[in-house]
Amino acid sequence: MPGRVLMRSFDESDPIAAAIAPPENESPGERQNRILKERVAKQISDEIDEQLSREKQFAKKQAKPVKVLLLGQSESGKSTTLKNFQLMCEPKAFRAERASWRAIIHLNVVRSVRTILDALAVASSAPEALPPSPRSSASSGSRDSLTVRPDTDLLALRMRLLPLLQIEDELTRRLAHPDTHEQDRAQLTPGTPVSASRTPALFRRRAGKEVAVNSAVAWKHVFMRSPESDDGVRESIDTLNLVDWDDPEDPGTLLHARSEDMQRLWAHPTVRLTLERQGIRLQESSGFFLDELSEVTAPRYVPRDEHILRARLKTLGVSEHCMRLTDPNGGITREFRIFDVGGQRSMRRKHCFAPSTKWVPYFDDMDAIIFLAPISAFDQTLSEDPRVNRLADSVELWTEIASNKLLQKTNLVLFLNKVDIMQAKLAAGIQFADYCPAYGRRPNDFDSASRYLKKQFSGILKQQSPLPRVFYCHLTNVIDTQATANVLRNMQDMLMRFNLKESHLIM
Ligand SMILES: Nc1nc2c(ncn2[C@@H]2O[C@H](COP(=O)(O)OP(=O)(O)OP(=O)(O)O)[C@@H](O)[C@H]2O)c(=O)[nH]1
Ligand SMILES: [Mg+2]
Repeated sequence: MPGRVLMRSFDESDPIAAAIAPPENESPGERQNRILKERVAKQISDEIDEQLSREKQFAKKQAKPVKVLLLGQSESGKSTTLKNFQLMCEPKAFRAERASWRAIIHLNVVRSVRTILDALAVASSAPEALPPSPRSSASSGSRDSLTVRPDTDLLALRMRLLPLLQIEDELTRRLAHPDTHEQDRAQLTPGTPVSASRTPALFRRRAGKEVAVNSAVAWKHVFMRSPESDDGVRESIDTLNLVDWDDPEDPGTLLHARSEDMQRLWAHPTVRLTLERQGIRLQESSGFFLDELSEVTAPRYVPRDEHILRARLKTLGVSEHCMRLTDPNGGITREFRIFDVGGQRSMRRKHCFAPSTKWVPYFDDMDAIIFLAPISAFDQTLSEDPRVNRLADSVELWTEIASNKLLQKTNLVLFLNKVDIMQAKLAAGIQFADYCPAYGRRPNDFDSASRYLKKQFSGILKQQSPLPRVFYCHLTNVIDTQATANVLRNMQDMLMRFNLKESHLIM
C-alpha cells in the first residue's frame, strides 16, 4: 500500500525519527486513533508553551526593576563596585571605554608625580632640612632629621618633570569642555592655570585637590576621534580604534617622552625617604600606577581590566546606571538600576541624610543598599577633615544608615572593603589597637581584626534596627574581579528572588 511506504520514509539511520515513527503494519483505524492522540498531545503542549510565554510576558511587565544604591565614604570603592557590575553584565561596553580610562590613568600618574614634586619642594624649603647623610639613607630608615634636602641632580629632575603638571590641566580642560577642547587647546599657553570660572561646576579640580566628575557628564567620549558618533554605534566600537595615536598633543605622548625621568624620580632613595618623613604612603593611595610606569606610558598603551578598576576618578552627585542581569537558575532577566553617589562628606551631609533634599526619593524605593566600609583606612583621616579618623567616619555613617527610617525595609549588604590593603598594613606591623583602643590586646592579625570589625558593624545594625531584615556582610577586595563577581552573583540571585516575591511572581 502507498500509505505503508510513506510511513517508513524516515531516515533509517536516525534513532529519534525511528523512535517516533508510526508502527509498521498500522491499520487505518489504528492510524486514525494515533493521529487523534497526537493532536490532543500537541494541543496540550501548545497550551503549556502559551502559558509559559504569558507568564514570562507578565513577569517582564509586572516586576519592577531592582534598585541598588551604593553608599560609603569617599574612596570606599563605590564606583569600583559599579565597574565590577558593568564588567559582569556588559563586558563589551565596559572594554569599549578603555581609551577614556587610559586618559584617567595618565591623570592618576601625573597626580602621583605632582605629590612627589610638592613633597620635594617642601623638603627643600624647610628650615631644618639637612643634606642626606650616609646614616639617613632610605635603607637605614634613620629619623635624625625631619626632612632631607634634595641634591642638585634631584632638583634638575624635578625641573624637567614640572611641565608634566600641564597635562593635569590639559586633561581636566578636555574633560570639562568635551565639545570645545580644540578651541581651548589653541588658547592654552604654557603655565596657564585652569580658570575656575571657565570650568563647569560638574567637573573641576581646585588647586591641590582631586579631579572629580559627575558621571552624568558625557566625559568618556572626550578621548575619541569622532565624539559625535551615536550611542548605538559607540557601544559596538572599541574606543581604542578611535584614538588618534599620532596626535603630538596627546598627553600619552608627553608622558612617554618623560617616562624614564619619572621612573628615576620614583626609584630615587631621597624621594622615598622624603615621602616617608612627610608621612605620604603613595603605594596605598588611590590611582597608584608608579610601579607600572613603563607599561602605562608605553606609546600604544591599552589598559587592562585590572588597571581600569584601579583608575581613580572621584564622583560628584548621583549617577544612575541601568543594566540587565539574568538569573542563572530561573533564566529570568531583570533590569537592575544601580545608583552611584559621591561619598565626600559635604555631599552626604548636605544632600543625603537631611530630610527634604532631592536624594531622599532614592532612599525610599531601594531594594538594596551596598554599603562599603574601607577597613584598611583605620590609620587614616578624611581628606575633607584631617581631624576625623576614616574608620570612625565609616562607623558613624553605617549607624546613620542602620537607623534611617526610610531605609528600614531595605536589604543591606555590607562590604568590609580593601581587605588586601588591610592585610598588608597589619603584616607590616601597623598596630590596629593604636587607632582603635577598644580592640585591646587581641592579636594584630587580619583574621582577628576582621572578625572583630564584622561583629562591631553587625552589632550596630542589631542595635539600631531591631526588626529582622535581610543583611549580608562580606570581606571584599573589589579590585579582584573574580572574587567580586562571586559576591555580586550571590547578591543578584538574592535580590531577584526578593524582587519577584515582592512582585508576587513567586511564592
Ligand atoms: N587595593 C584596593 N583598592 C581599592 C579597593 N576598592 C577600591 N579601590 C581603589 O580605591 C580608589 C577609590 O575607589 P572609588 O571606587 O573611586 O571610590 P568611591 O567610593 O567611588 O569614591 P567617591 O567617588 O569619592 O565617593 C580607586 O582607585 C579604586 O581602584 C580594594 O578593595 N582594594
Ligand atoms: Mg565614586
